[in-house]
Amino acid sequence: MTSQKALVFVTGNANKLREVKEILSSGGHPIEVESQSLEIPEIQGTTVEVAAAKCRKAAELVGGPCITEDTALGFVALKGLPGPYIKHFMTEIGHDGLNAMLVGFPTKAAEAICTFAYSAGPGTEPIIFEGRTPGTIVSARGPKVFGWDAVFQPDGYDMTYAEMPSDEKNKISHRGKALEKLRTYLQSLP
Ligand SMILES: O=c1nc[nH]c2c1ncn2[C@H]1C[C@H](O)[C@@H](COP(=O)(O)OP(=O)(O)OP(=O)(O)O)O1
Ligand SMILES: [Mg+2]
Repeated sequence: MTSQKALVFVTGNANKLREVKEILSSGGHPIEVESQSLEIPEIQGTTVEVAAAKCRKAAELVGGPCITEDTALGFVALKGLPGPYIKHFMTEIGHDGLNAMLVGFPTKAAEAICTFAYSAGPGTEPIIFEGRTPGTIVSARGPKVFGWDAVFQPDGYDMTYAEMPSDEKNKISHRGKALEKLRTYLQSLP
């Protein structure tokens, strides 16, 4: 992006904002992010449908270009559910409840999915950037600061997301992977 204007990220989640700033401010071409905390109703549907609808609405409210992000946590044994509805499951049943949901199932495998959407402004169709990290649902370990981080152990690691230093999580996370794609796209804009 040649413009010096900061990228507007519409989110109500302070932890997401922190990670997005950490990731986009690093690397060869730092991207400045400013946030707007707006309450945007979320539809039901696939991760991409949910993310695109959120971004269309956000662009209308902001009145200009913006990004939004929707995070899903899908259980393999449950064919990808709770998926984009994980927020409500987290709020209602918490870390122990997420573990209890998988009792009796042969696999605790899960996938963290981050779907960024970029809109060039109201009425323009959002462009989607997705990152996925496979892992396993485990009993909570580490600080219970950010959502379901304490129960998600990425494949190849013996730490949960919550036990990892932030920069290590960012390197392999669903959000880090999606943001690398967004960064490449933004840098290709005239
Ligand atoms: O890296 C993460 N590690 C652990 N938990 C996470 C992560 N990223 C989002 N989360 C949680 C927050 C919310 O409970 C749900 C996603 O819901 P989601 O609608 O995308 O987030 P939100 O409503 O908090 O913020 P927003 O205003 O951007 O929609 O998963
Ligand atoms: Mg939300």
